[in-house]
Amino acid sequence: MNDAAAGRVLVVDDEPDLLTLYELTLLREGHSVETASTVAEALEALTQSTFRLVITDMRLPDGSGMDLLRWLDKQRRNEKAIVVTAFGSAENAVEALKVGAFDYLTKPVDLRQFRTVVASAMGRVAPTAAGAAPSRGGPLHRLAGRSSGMQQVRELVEKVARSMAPVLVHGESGTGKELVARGIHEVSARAAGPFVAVNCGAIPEALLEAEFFGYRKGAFTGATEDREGFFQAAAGGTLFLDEIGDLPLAMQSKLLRVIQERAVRPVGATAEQPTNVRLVSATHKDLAQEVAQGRFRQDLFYRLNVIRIPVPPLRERMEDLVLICDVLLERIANEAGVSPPPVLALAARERLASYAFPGNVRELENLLHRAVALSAGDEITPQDLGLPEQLVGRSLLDDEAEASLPPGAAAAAATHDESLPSDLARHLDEVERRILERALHQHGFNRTAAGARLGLSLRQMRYRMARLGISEGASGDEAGER
Ligand SMILES: Nc1ncnc2c1ncn2[C@@H]1O[C@H](COP(=O)(O)OP(=O)(O)OP(=O)(O)O)[C@@H](O)[C@H]1O
Repeated sequence: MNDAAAGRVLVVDDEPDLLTLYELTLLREGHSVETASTVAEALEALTQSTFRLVITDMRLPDGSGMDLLRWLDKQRRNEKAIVVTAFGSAENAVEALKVGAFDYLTKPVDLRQFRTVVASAMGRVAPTAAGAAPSRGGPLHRLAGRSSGMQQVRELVEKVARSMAPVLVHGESGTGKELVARGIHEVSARAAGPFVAVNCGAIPEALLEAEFFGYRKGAFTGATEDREGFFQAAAGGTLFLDEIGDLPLAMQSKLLRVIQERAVRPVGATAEQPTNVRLVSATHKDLAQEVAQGRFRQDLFYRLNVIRIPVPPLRERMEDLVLICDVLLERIANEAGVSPPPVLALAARERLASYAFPGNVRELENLLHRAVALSAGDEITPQDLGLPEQLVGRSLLDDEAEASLPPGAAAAAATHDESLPSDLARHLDEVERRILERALHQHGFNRTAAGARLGLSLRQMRYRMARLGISEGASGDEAGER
């Protein structure tokens, strides 16, 4: 960033009154301002000097704010851009964010919001945003892997970190979605602010509104004092909504409203409070499919899915296995006070490489945890890994999917004449239920141990069991469970 550009703002609007209003507001905040009324004037100003920020109306007499955004993108200019869109034109806002706008404002522009958005655009420039190598120990370093899939993930993280655009991280359970969300936060200008992670599936429906938006004293029985919600806690930072596909429809409507209004109303409060959070959501579900089945609001999907980051399953990037193992072993050994970290024997690597990891990196992590605890010396042997012989070379899921089919179908599957389920979601639920039940049986109904075997945390086990209606009544000794 050119120092001369610090604080310089170009405002583009064809309405003289609005131009003056923006100009006065910006001057009062200590910025220097230049104005333009058309795309042509704006381009002339941009070719003559650089700015820190461009604020442009969407509709201009000789074109659109999108023309300016595309020009800035094509010229690889450093100016951040804020577009001002007409009320109710969500398409414009989403399109602008996709083309690289930092953020958008909706008419009539609320001046308090205007100042907040400008201040956040003026925040410090992300250190790795220009494509510099991720620092050792930094968030992107933690995201190990050189496969093309992981490189694409890292590139997208760096790209989106420069804007406020909502991001949807999509991938199977345990692939590293939360790590990606943290990466987005930590390389963004909001890094100094809070990162608040919320598992949408783990909160009882009746508490969702209070947890998300906070509440006022006396709002309901037990509300003995004012309490802030996730949106207030994440102010100035990033709110990570994990398992967004599990949010009930009623709550989806409330979340949509917050995104549109950029304000939340705590339960029991009369007034709304402006919000200043960057939203990153994650899901293992196919949300488009959820929309088609009426379980997820189309308009919310559209708002959250502005930038999509797919995280591939581990089995599709096995070339990353060794690197990920190194990072995980270093961390695990560090936490356990073991130095230097044990290394994987060649045979152990080969064993891991032939496993399909249905629980992805989380399963690998659990496996290595156990192996570090079991290994006698500084080398981890195939025996320390504890991978059952019959599972090597195929995933547990494959195994179970087959076992769950009726006898005739199982035989057909064995001859590779696989019958396709008519309701995939239900079929997969059934497969998952059987896997969970079997793991629980094998581990004396200890959910922590059964979860660890499947690469799941206790929280995830509880959630999945509740979702699939697996009774907890039979749970055995769980004194060690949190
Ligand atoms: N590329 C990677 N390099 C190193 N560690 C990783 C990588 N990906 C994931 N991990 C580790 O694997 C574990 C699981 O990752 P994370 O919780 O981010 O997955 P997730 O997709 O959010 O899981 P879930 O869907 O179950 O919530 C974490 O401990 C994380 O640090």
